[in-house]
Amino acid sequence: MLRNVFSPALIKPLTAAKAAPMATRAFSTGFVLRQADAGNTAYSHILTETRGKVGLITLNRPKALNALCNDLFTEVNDALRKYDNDSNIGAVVITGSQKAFAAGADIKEMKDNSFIETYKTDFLGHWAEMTSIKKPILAAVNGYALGGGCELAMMCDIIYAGEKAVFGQPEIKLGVIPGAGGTQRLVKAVGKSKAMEMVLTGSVNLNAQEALAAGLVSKIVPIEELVDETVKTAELIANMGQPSVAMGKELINKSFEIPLSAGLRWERILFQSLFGTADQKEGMNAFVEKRKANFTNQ
Ligand SMILES: CCC/C=C/C(=O)SCCNC(=O)CCNC(=O)[C@H](O)C(C)(C)COP(=O)([O-])OP(=O)([O-])OC[C@H]1O[C@@H](n2cnc3c(N)ncnc32)[C@H](O)[C@@H]1OP(=O)([O-])[O-]
Repeated sequence: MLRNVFSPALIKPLTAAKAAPMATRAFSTGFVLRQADAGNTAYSHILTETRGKVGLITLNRPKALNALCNDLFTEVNDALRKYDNDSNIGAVVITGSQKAFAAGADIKEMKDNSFIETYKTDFLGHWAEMTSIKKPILAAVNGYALGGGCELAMMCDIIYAGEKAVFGQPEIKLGVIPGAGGTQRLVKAVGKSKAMEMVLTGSVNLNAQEALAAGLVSKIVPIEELVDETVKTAELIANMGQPSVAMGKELINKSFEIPLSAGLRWERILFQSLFGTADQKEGMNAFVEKRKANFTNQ
């Protein structure tokens, strides 16, 4: 059943919610989910809901194609932190609309910024907070994932693409360059030549098929099924032993930053450490006893 992750009371039957003053979103279940109230903080630019053990964050600035204004990203980080601290949640999915995952950082908001201002305040530095989230984050990308939108997707751990997804880094056309990983994570995902082409022309985008072929995304899904399919994978992950999941995520991300020998050593130590968990006993005994493992995250 749909419920608000932070406040089950926020779910109201469709008819009752029609009159609600807050922005609402209708689901086919006949329930309406009011914008999330995380710890009494109402979000303005995102919606959150819980599906089983999965937290779902929907970027919700349709008039601006989910342009990532400062407040929107602050809300995303806030919701992610709350999901990370919620023991009932094992993974998070971030999605946008069918037209746009996100059309980039908010150009209108930043166009008059000065260098001194952006440097002093480490403009957009807070975006990177999401990379410290321990639980896996999956991106379900329909439509445009441009500039900061593509970078947001790449800060997630797994990307599924809808059939009409478009990935691009058009910042150069605005007189700037990517500022949240577009020159770094993109290279690792698609290789140097393609990344150069995308970043330096700003005009070469990847469609879903190209993104799949390049390794930027791991699956293409029909548009209507994208969120459900991504949540399904997130649920699969959320039902694994969470210490193993967190360590697996940490190690794969570390592989981008440390030499192979250090990564292999770190991996072996964490692998060995898992023999101190109940989940390891349960997982291996379940295999031997030919039954499904029931992990307790201990
Ligand atoms: C992390 C640091 C580095 C990152 C830097 C960046 O990401 S730089 C950014 C890199 N990204 C880009 O350069 C992509 C910029 N966007 C586009 O090129 C086009 O919007 C499109 C091709 C995505 C869709 O074309 P379409 O004809 O289907 O739709 P439409 O164009 O009519 O848009 C509808 C409304 O949304 C508005 N809006 C859209 N995007 C933004 C935005 N980023 N910002 C603000 N607003 C934005 C648009 O102004 C319009 O509002 P209006 O006028 O109704 O008040």
